[in-house]
Amino acid sequence: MTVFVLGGAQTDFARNFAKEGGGLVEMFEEVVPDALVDAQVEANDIGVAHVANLAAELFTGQAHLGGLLVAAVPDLDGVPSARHEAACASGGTAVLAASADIESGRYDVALVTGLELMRNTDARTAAGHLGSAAWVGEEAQTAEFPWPALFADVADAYDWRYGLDHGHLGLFARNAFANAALNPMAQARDWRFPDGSFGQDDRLNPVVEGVLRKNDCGRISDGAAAIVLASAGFAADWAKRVGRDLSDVPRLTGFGHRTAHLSLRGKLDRAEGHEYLFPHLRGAVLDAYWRAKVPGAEEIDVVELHDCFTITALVALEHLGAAPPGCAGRLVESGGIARDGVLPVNPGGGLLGLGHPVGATGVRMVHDAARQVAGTAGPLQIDGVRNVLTLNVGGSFTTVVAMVVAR
Ligand SMILES: CC(=O)SCCNC(=O)CCNC(=O)[C@H](O)C(C)(C)COP(=O)(O)OP(=O)(O)OC[C@H]1O[C@@H](n2cnc3c(N)ncnc32)[C@H](O)[C@@H]1OP(=O)(O)O
Repeated sequence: MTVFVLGGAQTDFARNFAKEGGGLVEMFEEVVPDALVDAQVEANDIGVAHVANLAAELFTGQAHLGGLLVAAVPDLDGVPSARHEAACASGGTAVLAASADIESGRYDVALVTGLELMRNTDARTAAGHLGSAAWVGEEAQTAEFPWPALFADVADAYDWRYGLDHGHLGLFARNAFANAALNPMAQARDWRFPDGSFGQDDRLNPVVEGVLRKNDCGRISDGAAAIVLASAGFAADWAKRVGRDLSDVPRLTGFGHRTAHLSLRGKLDRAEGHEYLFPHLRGAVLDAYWRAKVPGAEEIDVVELHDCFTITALVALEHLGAAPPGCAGRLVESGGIARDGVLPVNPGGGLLGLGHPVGATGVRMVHDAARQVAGTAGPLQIDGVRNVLTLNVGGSFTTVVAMVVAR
């Protein structure tokens, strides 16, 4: 697999678009031109567009986002465009569809944009809308916050298998918010955390659902991200035109994509007796490594991890091979995931600190991964990055998309 990432953009995830009098159109109007400028391409270079979004109908009443994209960016008039929905992995699946378009030779240049407007309502209503991606009527029925409740169940399942120390969840969150403080686009860049904010003091870090407390949770965010993908042929001409060395241009070199039973119970039942809590997640990561010809986590320099909750991150770290099953907490405790650790995780703050406008997340991950390998990540840059693994998760690890971005 070789699909070049020419450039991209994201909106400031600290913004509240509804409060500013804007919405989905304003997000498209901003992020798409920014991505085209960053990628040094024109709208008429774009052969196809893919849009990622979970729940625009519920938050705004608006469907048919491919058409809305063209309404917002008239220069894309006539470009074939469609929307992808796979819960919080919508972005990952949109990137995959665009990559397939390029690999098949059908199009040379694809725009992928993801967006979610979520802050136009209160957190409870927003959480309820997001819950539409669980198995409605079958799980989390009495939960006020469906995803915090289901991931608290993941934490319980993890605890039952291996034992869970809440201190490790707190340490993961502390690192995420410290990274976010460096990121000028992060939702939580200016947030303050008095001593005890990551512990079990109910005043400083109240319980949201089960064992998960507020600072264990990704929040309700508004935002959009966009990237421009290209074939090897287009990228070679492009590199000459813009004066870049093609060997330094980031590319997608491998992917893994698996979908398992919609309900958490269904997945946990099928994993009984297996080495991993979510065997299909392990399978998706191994597929990505195999396709990218990467032997394993030891050759990954940075991870863009779907830390929608702290427990999600611990589970994901084990499945990507950064720590044996049950041992991610020790990796976090040793500082291994810090900017100067053995495997820096989410240098931009991740979903916890940078924000999680659901449809945008999988696209934003590839954008940030590409910036790391291109050496253009500014204050977030980690030295000498060659391979980044992105791991985008939809639902309770139902749809998982892993990608290797390399140079
Ligand atoms: C696979 C998946 O990805 S599933 C994940 C899907 N996502 C979810 O389910 C979202 C889960 N999160 C939630 O439901 C909610 O964010 C909750 C329940 C965790 C918290 O909700 P709330 O208590 O309403 O919000 P919170 O305290 O975070 O924010 C309230 C305000 O305080 C601000 N704030 C929060 N923490 C801080 C801080 N440490 N310092 C300064 N300001 C802060 C926020 O910016 C927000 O400001 P606003 O009113 O201007 O928007």
